[in-house]
Amino acid sequence: MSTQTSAPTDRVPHPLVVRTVALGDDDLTGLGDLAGSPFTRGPAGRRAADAGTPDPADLLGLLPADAPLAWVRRGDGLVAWGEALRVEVHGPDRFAQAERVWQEVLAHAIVRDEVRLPGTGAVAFGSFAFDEDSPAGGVVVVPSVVVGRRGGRTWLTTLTTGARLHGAPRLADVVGDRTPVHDPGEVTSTDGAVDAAGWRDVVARGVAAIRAGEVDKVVLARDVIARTQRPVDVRWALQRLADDYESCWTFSVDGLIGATPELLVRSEKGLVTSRVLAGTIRRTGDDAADVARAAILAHSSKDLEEHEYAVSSVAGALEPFCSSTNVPDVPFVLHLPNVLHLASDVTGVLAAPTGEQSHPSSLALAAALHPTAAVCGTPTQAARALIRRIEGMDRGRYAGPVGWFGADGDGEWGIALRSAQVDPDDDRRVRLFAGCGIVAASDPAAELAESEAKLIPMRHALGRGTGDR
Ligand SMILES: C=C(O[C@H]1C=CC=C(C(=O)O)[C@@H]1O)C(=O)O
Repeated sequence: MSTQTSAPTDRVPHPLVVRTVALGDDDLTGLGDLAGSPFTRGPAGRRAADAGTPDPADLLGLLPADAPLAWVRRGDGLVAWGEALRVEVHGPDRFAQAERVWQEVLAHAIVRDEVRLPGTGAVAFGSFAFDEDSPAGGVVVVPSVVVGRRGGRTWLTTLTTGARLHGAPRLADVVGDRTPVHDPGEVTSTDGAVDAAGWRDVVARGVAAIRAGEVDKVVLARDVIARTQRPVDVRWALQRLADDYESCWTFSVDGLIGATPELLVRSEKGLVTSRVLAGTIRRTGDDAADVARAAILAHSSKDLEEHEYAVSSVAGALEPFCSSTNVPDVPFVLHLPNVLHLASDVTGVLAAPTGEQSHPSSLALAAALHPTAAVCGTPTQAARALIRRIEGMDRGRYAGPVGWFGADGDGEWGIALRSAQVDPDDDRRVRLFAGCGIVAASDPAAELAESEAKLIPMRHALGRGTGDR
């Protein structure tokens, strides 16, 4: 069942009936017999050696071609499909609207959860626009089937709007027909809203605004358009992203796909974590040279300044919700196949704000944190206004929160970086995005090169070859 509404709380169907059961290896390996199981047809030929042997660790291999949902890292996470409920939200209030709908659904939910881990029981996926005025708004999808894995335990959740609790679900019954994963064929790329030379000018205007004192830092982004020969099979891209960027969170929600290295917020049993990134250097492909570049990055005053703004914005936004926070004094260098980033893991212990009984949900925290200085700038309002004035495009849901949350409000929200939006009206057209933090010392040509490096993961994910990562 599917519901779309801009006045969400009126039309939520209920009750939602939720059942979570544990899965054993037998449940998963049994799927190898299914005709057309993508388990045996991993993309890019990388699983060719396993042909015929389903890989029980491969959550992504369970996904259908149609509207797959995913939040996966190092083999753990959630994959889901089907729509028990879908709600679209808009405007500055979009996070609160989503939260209200979810609470209303939960108020009428019948839940039997035999596993009781984060991500079991009722869960919803969401993705929200960067800008409150964007027509992209936001979407919350309550899937009809979820398969999750964490620390070696695997589970299946079914969610229906049927009136009563049903028997224990079996994975083989809900997996349905699976078409083989297919590659997108030839991919051509064209300029997005602003071409490369034009974007250098945008960055130069950003630097001028900083030097004029309008902002301290601004994050400017660009898009490029990829055209594929065949309709995009999102599973193809997801599998390649998860294989190549295993320290990132590979996600798919409503046509927005990517592998983000940046965790906006994870909230679990009263503990909150945020992985803040800002400050980047390209990799060369030569390990020894990259070690030297990591040292350069760790000591670059321009990148450390850029990073400090991002950390302060996250620490400042979390503080009102926490009894204590831990903010590392110095960042570490996160190595990705395409770039090196300055990174800081900020943590906190949640506390109920004064006058309230419970601490905020992960989505409410994401709303409070968004937009951080890693994707907007400092000060926030002035940077947002500058982005609107000079960037020349609508970011859509790029650089907005993407992730999932559960019935207790716990969940994980990434920042939708290194991402792409499949055009809902044309499944051979994909918008790829990348952005860069700009400070007074930024050089437009270097930022353009950095944005190209950040586009590599999605370009490669859509391609067929092994090429650059
Ligand atoms: C805005 C993006 O990156 C942000 C996150 C990490 C590092 C960044 C940087 O070094 O510029 C950006 O602030 C993007 O990848 O699209």
